[in-house]
Amino acid sequence: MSSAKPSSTIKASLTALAVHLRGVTKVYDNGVMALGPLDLAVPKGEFISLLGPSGCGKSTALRLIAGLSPASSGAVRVSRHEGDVQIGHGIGFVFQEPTLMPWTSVRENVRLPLKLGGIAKAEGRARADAALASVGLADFADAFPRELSGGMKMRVSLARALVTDPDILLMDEPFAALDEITRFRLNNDLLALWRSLGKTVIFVTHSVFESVYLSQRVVVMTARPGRIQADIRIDTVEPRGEEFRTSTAYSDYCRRVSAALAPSYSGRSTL
Ligand SMILES: Nc1ncnc2c1ncn2[C@@H]1O[C@H](COP(=O)(O)OP(=O)(O)OP(=O)(O)O)[C@@H](O)[C@H]1O
Repeated sequence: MSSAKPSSTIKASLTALAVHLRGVTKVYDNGVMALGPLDLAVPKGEFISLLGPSGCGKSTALRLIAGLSPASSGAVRVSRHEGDVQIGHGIGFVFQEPTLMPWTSVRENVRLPLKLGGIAKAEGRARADAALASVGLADFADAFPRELSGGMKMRVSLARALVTDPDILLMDEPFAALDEITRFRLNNDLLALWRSLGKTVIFVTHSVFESVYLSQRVVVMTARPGRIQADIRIDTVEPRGEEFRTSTAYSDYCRRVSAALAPSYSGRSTL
């Protein structure tokens, strides 16, 4: 994995970054200072989680990286791929809600970004089917969203984000509304996809357990305005599975991440 490669020069390390935030702040029009200054470097191919109290600016950070909202100051640098069409600008976004169109099929939901990008129907359908197969839903292309469970809807949402073959996948609490067993399954499937596709993943979650299970690095943020409180590398044997989830190393990491998170909650009267 790219994070394991030593980089001997500053130039080399810069070119290996998928996302680089330097001194980034965000002040919304209503005067709320949501973020920063935030400094974050994410090497290509890394899986990181952002963890922090509600309202600390995690979603804001994802929106700035996706280019959906401008930073108030500082620099947001995102490495974009050059091949393929520039649909989605090399970034896939998965939200907490699957936000599927209820009136059309699963295949058409997944094809949407390609349709909007002007990709011909036949090619779009083939790519949508391939994306659905990658998330284990090859047999549900003709189904309608109402026929799917919550976990399956989230898989469709993931397929829609992957269909443009983005280099970077931004995921904003995607599994928060799912039951624990479904969440565990999706965690494992996401890790398998990440290993096979080699994408950079930035994953927002409120769950210490989920962040440690999934990530190579857990970035703990302070209360608003969000800054980096701790940056904890999760070193373990890959690929991860139930053995890791039940190991002492896993619980030790969870304790460490919880301890790093605790100061972000101190003094908060809204909890
Ligand atoms: N469009 C907006 N206009 C004004 N304020 C906003 C806007 N979007 C977010 N905020 C405020 O910015 C702060 C950070 O919000 P953000 O959604 O990024 O936090 P978060 O860490 O993702 O929260 P949560 O964990 O609850 O989803 C919050 O105080 C929120 O109310």
